[in-house]
Amino acid sequence: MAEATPARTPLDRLPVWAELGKHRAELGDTHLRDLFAADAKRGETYALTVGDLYVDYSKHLVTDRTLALLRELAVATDVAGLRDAMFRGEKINVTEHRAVLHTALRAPADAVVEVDGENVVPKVHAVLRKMSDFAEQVRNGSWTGHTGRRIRNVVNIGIGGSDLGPAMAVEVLRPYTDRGLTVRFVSNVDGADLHEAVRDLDAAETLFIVASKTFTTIETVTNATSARSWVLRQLGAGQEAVAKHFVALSTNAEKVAEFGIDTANMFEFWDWVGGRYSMDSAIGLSIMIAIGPEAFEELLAGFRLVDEHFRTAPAEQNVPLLLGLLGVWYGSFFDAQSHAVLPYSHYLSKFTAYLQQLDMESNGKSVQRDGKPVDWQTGPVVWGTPGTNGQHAYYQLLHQGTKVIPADFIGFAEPVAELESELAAQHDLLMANFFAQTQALAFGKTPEEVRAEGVPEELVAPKTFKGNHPTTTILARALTPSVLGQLIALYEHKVFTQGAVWNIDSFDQWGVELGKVLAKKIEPVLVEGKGGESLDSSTATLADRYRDIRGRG
Ligand SMILES: O=P(O)(O)OC[C@H]1O[C@H](O)[C@H](O)[C@@H](O)[C@@H]1O
Repeated sequence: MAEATPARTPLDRLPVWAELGKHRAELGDTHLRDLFAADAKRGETYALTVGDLYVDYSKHLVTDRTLALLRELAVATDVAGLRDAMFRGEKINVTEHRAVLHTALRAPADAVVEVDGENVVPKVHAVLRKMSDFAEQVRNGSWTGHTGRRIRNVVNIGIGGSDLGPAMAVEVLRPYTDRGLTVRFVSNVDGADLHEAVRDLDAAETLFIVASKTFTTIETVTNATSARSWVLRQLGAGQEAVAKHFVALSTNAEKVAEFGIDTANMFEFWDWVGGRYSMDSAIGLSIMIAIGPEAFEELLAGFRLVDEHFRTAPAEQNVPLLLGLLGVWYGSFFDAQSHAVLPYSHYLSKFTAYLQQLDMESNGKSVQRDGKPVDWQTGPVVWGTPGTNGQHAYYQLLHQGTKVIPADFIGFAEPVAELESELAAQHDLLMANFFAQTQALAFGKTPEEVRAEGVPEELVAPKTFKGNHPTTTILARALTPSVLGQLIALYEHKVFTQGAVWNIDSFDQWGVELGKVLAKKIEPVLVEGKGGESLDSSTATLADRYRDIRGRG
């Protein structure tokens, strides 16, 4: 571990941390109204561009001094050093002693990225070619099921990183998908998930993609086993039918073979790809089948573009760096506990759920890279749903609640091309809401403005909007595969930046283990009534009640 955990001054003992604290106190109640009044060009100058993304950060509670101090903080915590170590393939995932190389998944074919002295880029491209051949066969009907019928349905079985990315991307890129194919995702061990996914499908035309990095995840193995029984039952066939209806995406060939999937039908990836960073590895096969290899390449190009930007852009222009530092600023100096991501595109309905794993599983940590406890805030609760729906539900709290909730607003200038004209015309209304919300959040409405409307005095307070709620606006021309790749990479590197500043390992996830172990112990209690005495009284009583209800008492 030695190479990745040099002794370093704790974050809260860095001189620049104290400076930031002092600066925060000096800012006091400075309002965004004041900051905008003091600088007529703030809206233009506090903005950056990366690829197709225009990023307005003017509605943040920051001044030039804040930004300079935050950049100093990035230097003092050596964000760039860790970033370069990541891109070089060093084992920066210290607790698992692994390289972190999702960036190699989208590296150009002639790039050289070494892990333990081996260039991994040729392997990446070999798998991409294999995926591409397979995706084409499914799309053009030459891959047929056991009975000779072409595949019309694809069901991805996976969970966490083996589900959220592909499920999100297939939804986001729906207009780019082959509409003749039904692509569904099953993740939950609740049998209802698989039931609903297959109940109207014909097994003869259905391909299951079993996606699991480890191939030991109980939910996925359980659902895949049930799916296999379903196929064989429906087709009245034996094991020989499995080869035509099941493929696997995994790092674990042995377990794949054990399950009964021919490893010729396995698409490989590697331990240096974290689950939540894996959608552009073999895990993206369902995306590639849905949108085709060319559009998948555009998606990768979008990732690549932001990788290059993060790696090379100077700090003043580095968008993921800036967004990461802003999150640190709010978490530690404004006590912000959560971060909202509010996309103004219906196609991005699963985007925030995807970011929840990316951000919260990466940065939901409370020990530093050397195991010492952190004495500062780490990752926020990430949440949000597409606008305008949220406006009619929880935005009340954003506007008038007591909490500091920085929010990202993501919108697109153009509606998707396939909308008929009347629906496309609705886009201006969508985007008017998009712009109005960040304006309202920033500037609010003063009691004087409320009074001037003739509002009776007793209603002035409830109708006042304090404003001063920080937001980032991300605006792009259109939601294309490349833009999706750009957006995801932007958040990946934002999360990276924060983990680097906080000195935590953003690439492990030990916090999910305990629940898995306990579930294994509790299952026999529920089924056989054995072992209940080892449980705490609450869990034991709940288990008894469950058994009673199920008639097992
Ligand atoms: O891809 P798998 O090995 O099946 O893992 C699926 C998921 O489950 C784990 O418990 C982890 O918390 C996730 O990071 C991972 O993405």
